[in-house]
Amino acid sequence: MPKFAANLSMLFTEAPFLDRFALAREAGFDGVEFLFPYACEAQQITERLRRHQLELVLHNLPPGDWAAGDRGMACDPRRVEEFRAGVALGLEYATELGTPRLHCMAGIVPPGLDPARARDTYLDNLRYAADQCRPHGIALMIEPINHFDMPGYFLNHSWQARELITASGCDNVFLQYDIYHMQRMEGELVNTIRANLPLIGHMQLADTPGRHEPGTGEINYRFLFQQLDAMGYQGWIGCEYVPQGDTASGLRWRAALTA
Ligand SMILES: O=C(O)[C@@H](O)C(=O)CO
Ligand SMILES: [Mg+2]
Repeated sequence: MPKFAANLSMLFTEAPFLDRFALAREAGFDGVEFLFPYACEAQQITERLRRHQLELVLHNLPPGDWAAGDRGMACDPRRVEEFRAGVALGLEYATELGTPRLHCMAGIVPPGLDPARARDTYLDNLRYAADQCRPHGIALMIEPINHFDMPGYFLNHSWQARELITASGCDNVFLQYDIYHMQRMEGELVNTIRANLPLIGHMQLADTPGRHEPGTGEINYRFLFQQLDAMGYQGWIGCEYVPQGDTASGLRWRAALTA
């Protein structure tokens, strides 16, 4: 059975952020992830992780001004300094929290920017961030995101991520394969996961339409979980979905789809 981590930015939002760790433990999770820890002191989060004996599996580098529409900035040549400052802050948190994986968001392509320049900037920034992460044993994730939810986002396809990882030449850059985004962009889930398995450093899930619990949409999760086991995927799968009702009752899918 796959190892599921609770995404605390999406699950248990009935409670304030720091209280979600206890709820994840009560619901039987051993691992958690979240998008951004930066509104809290790192030490407050470490205390919750220890108190509830939870493994932190992933968080993101700072995304810029999320409320203003930023979704990272790694492809933007005008914001390289800001990107580097974000890497420093992300690493400050990651080293305190013991985060093994950091997701580096690509960003929305600025209007009028030549796509080749966006790609070169993203690659340079990835190499910089990967070099900063390496001494700490931290892996850098890149995640293709569907263009319906995030119009203009630079990275939308698994083949694009694969090409960038190869071009980066870095041994600590991996694919964050989010099943929800990839179903919306590509389908062909099992074959794509199998073909990219050595590059996949983390997975996430939700069903579609709606980005709700597995079993609420078109993805055959029972089959997919069996296939992941059969192909030997040993990593975490972050539960990154919008619960249809309350989080705890929505979690019945785990027993129903993995039995
Ligand atoms: O899938 C997502 O949306 C997230 O994994 C993320 O990192 C950015 O929103
Ligand atoms: Mg995701």
